[in-house]
Amino acid sequence: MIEIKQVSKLYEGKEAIRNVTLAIGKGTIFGLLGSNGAGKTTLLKMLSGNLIQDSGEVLIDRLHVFENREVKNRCFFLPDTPYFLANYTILQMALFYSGVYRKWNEERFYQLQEIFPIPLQYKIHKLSKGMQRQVAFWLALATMPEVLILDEPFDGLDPVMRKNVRQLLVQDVAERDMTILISSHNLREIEDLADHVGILHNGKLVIQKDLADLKADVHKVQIAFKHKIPHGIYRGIQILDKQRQGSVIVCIVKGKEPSIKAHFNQFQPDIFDMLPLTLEEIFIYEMGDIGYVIQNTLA
Ligand SMILES: Nc1ncnc2c1ncn2[C@@H]1O[C@H](COP(=O)(O)OP(=O)(O)OP(=O)(O)O)[C@@H](O)[C@H]1O
Repeated sequence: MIEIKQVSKLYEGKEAIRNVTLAIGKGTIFGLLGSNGAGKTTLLKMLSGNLIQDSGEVLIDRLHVFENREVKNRCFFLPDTPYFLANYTILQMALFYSGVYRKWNEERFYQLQEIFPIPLQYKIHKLSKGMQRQVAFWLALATMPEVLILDEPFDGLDPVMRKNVRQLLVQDVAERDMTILISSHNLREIEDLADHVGILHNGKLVIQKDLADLKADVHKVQIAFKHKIPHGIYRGIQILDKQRQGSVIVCIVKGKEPSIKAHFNQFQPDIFDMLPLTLEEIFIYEMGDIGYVIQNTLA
């Protein structure tokens, strides 16, 4: 169980993380979203025990994380630029990790070679960016972490490798209850993987929700009227965006499906449709709702 309690972090007097509270249960895949500079990396670094918060508590299984060897041994942090020891080959790096991580699994390391077919004697720094990323996942998964912290992890991986890695991650969550905290700007990837999401904005956690609940809370509505648009159709509901496409009005509406249906049906539209939103659309509209550059294109 990961607990972040009223955590704040300042850089040069400026708050990068503001009073964030978050609990993530074991076996959860938590997707951390946010605009550039929102504080995602800062939060992940504190959670991996590499950066100390200025106030609040960061706990894994009730133990403080910062510089706590015992806790850090059960976690693996894969930063946005993977780090390897200078000039090391894959095998040398594996040997190094086997001495550091108590749960290092030699058999799994060799099994994973089927997925990551890179010769063990290759020097890691000479590999391409995507291949280095593969090595990082390969080594990370062989340490059998209880908590895997991933910062923009799919950068540089080709589509086939992305799928392979996604499968490996889901398998570890299903089989041994691994917890994953993943930050990414690739919302499709998060949508495929995560069961919970949080959105950071200006250092504040503005949303944290079960992904299914989040999707059940925002809808795309298409309506059309033969004649004039009745007065008051936008009153009493929370519209995040509205656009006109010919005679059809497309609205993004916050709220539960039955109440949105009931609201529009009282105006007897000639066309009425409700469509699901992707996570990417939800993110854009939620961010718009909190004032992050989005324009309402209908006067
Ligand atoms: N070492 C540092 N010194 C000073 N300020 C920093 C430092 N690291 C980050 N910041 C600032 O803290 C804020 C949050 O940065 P952070 O890297 O956590 O954001 P992020 O959400 O990961 O961004 P991105 O999506 O662009 O990678 C930014 O305003 C950034 O400029």
